Amino acid sequence: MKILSAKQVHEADNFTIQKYGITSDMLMERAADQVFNWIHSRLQGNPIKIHVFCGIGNNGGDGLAVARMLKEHDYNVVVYVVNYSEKRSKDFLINLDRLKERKLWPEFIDENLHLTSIGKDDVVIDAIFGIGLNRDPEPWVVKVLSHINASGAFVLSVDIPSGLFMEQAPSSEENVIKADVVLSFQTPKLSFFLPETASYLNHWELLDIGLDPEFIYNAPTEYQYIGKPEVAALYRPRLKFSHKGTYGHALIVGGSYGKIGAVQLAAKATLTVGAGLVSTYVPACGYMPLQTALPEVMVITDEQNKQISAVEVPEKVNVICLGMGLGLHDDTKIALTNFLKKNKLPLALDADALNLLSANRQLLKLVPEGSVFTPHPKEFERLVGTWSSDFEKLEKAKKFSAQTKSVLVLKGAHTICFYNGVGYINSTGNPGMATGGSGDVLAGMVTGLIAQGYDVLAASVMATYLHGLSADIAVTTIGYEALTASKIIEGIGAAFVELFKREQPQQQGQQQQERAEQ
Ligand SMILES: NC(=O)C1=CN([C@@H]2O[C@H](COP(=O)(O)OP(=O)(O)OC[C@H]3O[C@@H](n4cnc5c(N)ncnc54)[C@H](OP(=O)(O)O)[C@@H]3O)[C@@H](O)[C@H]2O)[C@H](O)CC1
Ligand SMILES: [K+]
Repeated sequence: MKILSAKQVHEADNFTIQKYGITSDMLMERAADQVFNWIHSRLQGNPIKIHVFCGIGNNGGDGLAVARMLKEHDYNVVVYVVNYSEKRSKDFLINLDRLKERKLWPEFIDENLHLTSIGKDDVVIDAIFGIGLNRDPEPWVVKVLSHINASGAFVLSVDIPSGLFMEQAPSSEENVIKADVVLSFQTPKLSFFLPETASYLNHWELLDIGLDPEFIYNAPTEYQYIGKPEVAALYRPRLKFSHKGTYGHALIVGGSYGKIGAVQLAAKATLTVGAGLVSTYVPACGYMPLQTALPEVMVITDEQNKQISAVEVPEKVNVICLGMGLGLHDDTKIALTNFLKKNKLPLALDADALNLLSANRQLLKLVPEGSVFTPHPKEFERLVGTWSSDFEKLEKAKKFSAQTKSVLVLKGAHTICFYNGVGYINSTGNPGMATGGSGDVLAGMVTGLIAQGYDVLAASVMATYLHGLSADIAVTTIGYEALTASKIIEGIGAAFVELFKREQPQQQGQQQQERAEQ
């Protein structure tokens, strides 16, 4: 799903209005109707007090229209207009008149700040600023936002929490509403996915207001949100007359004394996503544990016992994963340098391979184009230096991917894969995955998909999604705390199966049951 910029949303509005011969106020009515239905289906006429805070633009217009619909259904509504500008939008004014026609008079809030108290059991609808926010709110408006935040009431934000920019960090925490739920129109907003700004909302849902799908399809976007339909479309079915050679041969290079398990996890994940053959290259101390734990995997050992001092690549290997448990020994640095000087195969670089590259930056030039880097934020910081906001981190990530002509898989609560100027934001995963070895599993999965012939971007996006999905399935039975990297590997099969599960139309199921009962 595409993530549009504020400018693109406005363009999509205009395009839709012209193509379907509707008015902008009809579009606002659709948006408000969806918000109202969401609330009404949950509150079912509950007389709880609802405070609707509106701005003076179209976000405010949405708020006024929702307030009118609530009033028509006899909800206990109080409406406020936060009068932060004289430039009221046309559709705001239309909806203000409609509200007054129904004898619902808003309280106007200005610098003098006469604020009505909000009970902690009340509901607040926040429609003060939407995606039109383009500067910090004035201090008195910040006081209104703080008043709402301090109330303890349930806060529902329309489109985006007021005070949150689409593509920029707020300059202060108090400038932004903290929303329990955001009902966002048509496209998720980039700021919902970044650690710094996602903290302003607990949960978001999308409401489809019918913007033209063709316009959205053709819009060139810098970010996409990756869900089941996008990943299912990448899947390459296995062929009936195929054999293990059809699905590639991956080599996992890594491990040092005490860290052979990292290679084991990666190799097992590589196999489990379907690579035809998997070999590992490890220090001699890794021979016994790997042969014992993974009978399907071939093991090649270094002449050193505790660390790798050279890299030997068996014939017909088509992708190499490098770095897990590798360590930073001088022998290993030399091994990596010599290897990179000869190597032409695509690489999946993780953990200590990234740390060695950060400490020896001249080696970065030797990484072949079309490789994959899988850093967590600390490893990424070592590679590119620090950043002042998450948005700057995104720019650095895009730049790094462009310079290396490779995929950058920037790990986090929403892992983002960057390639060719686009960031693909993952939708799966959970906090249980913050556990040792989970990154080794991801690097192995990426490698296993590349081995089978997925291109590097598809492999990275799909592996990231399945990795998170496997963990999401696992926690439904074992909870977050008991999730381990091994459990993520165990669930890869279930994640593949889930990818192709279709929702059963409920009606059909009901009809069948009724027939069976007759
Ligand atoms: N397709 C859709 O998604 C639809 C969304 N709708 C809703 O419309 C808003 C966006 O409405 P818009 O009028 O563009 O913007 P806002 O309501 O967010 O803001 C209104 C104006 O406020 C000014 N502004 C910006 N920042 C500040 C500030 N810090 N202090 C004071 N004023 C500020 C700015 O105008 P300026 O000319 O003064 O710069 C804004 O234009 C969207 O979020 C949805 O809720 C439609 O209802 C349906 C289609
Ligand atoms: K809002």
